Amino acid sequence: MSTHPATASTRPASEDSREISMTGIGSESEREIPDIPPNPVMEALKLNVFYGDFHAVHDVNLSFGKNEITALIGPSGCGKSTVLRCLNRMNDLVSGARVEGEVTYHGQNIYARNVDPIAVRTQVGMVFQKPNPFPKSIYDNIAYGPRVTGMKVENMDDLVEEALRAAALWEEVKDKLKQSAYGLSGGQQQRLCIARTIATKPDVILMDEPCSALDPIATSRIEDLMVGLRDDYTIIIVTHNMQQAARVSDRTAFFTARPDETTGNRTGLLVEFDRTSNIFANPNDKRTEDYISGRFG
Ligand SMILES: Nc1ncnc2c1ncn2[C@@H]1O[C@H](COP(=O)(O)OP(=O)(O)OP(=O)(O)O)[C@@H](O)[C@H]1O
Repeated sequence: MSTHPATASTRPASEDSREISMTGIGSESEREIPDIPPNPVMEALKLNVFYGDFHAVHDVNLSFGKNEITALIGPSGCGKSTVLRCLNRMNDLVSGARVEGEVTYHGQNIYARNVDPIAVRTQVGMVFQKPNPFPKSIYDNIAYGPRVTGMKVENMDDLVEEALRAAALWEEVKDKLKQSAYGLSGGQQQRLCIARTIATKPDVILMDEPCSALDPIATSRIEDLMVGLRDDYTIIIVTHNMQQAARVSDRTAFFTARPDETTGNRTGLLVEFDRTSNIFANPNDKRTEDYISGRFG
């Protein structure tokens, strides 16, 4: 079991495919993935999360390499979204949530007393499951973040265009920037939300099931976008869609939930963290194999 990158497997990917087709693993086939995440931008160290008395996540160690896409997968309730929300302190906004352990950003613990959570969220942006544009124009959706964070912007028009281009939306909206964002399709709204996140120039983008509300064509566009954005950002995605994890991610973390014998409460834990090709073709842990082959979860 490799629950920490330091112990990540170095085995070559097996050629036999289980339910997930290895031909779908585009990310790694195009480039070398080092054994251990290079220049980790973020790390979770002995991360434990509680909601009141409920122990939701137990002792998670993860490392997120620069310009990599990491997928968090596992059955419902295993704590994927909880872990993701810890990475930019979104759990601070959940009443009763308590975080133990450390989450580092370039080596600095983001839960240290002197750290401003708003500053964390500027560096570590988030895209949610359901597209959630503001009730504003397309232009103002993008300009909003830079304005409220007081970012120094020489030319807002240029920044809006740059963000929309980066999110592969510019060509579709350049003639209607002043129109309401609500007039866009679901897939366009999600790309707008990605553009809105990019506009404040984060380092890391967290995505919590960003395609679950989208049709297959819109999903495919977002997946292409993620792979394109990887050159400039570190991306961490929660997905229920294993094909999606296999298609876009460089590394995958598989979580499960372990029921407490007395209370029956199910605490999430990390089972295995490895290159995506290893997780899907040659997992170390039987629980991973059972999950990805559809025998469990
Ligand atoms: N705000 C909250 N208050 C109390 N418990 C919560 C809260 N949010 C999540 N939980 C619980 O924490 C556990 C982990 O939830 P989480 O949403 O992180 O899991 P998940 O793996 O992302 O699930 P899913 O795939 O269904 O979205 C679950 O038992 C859930 O019920």
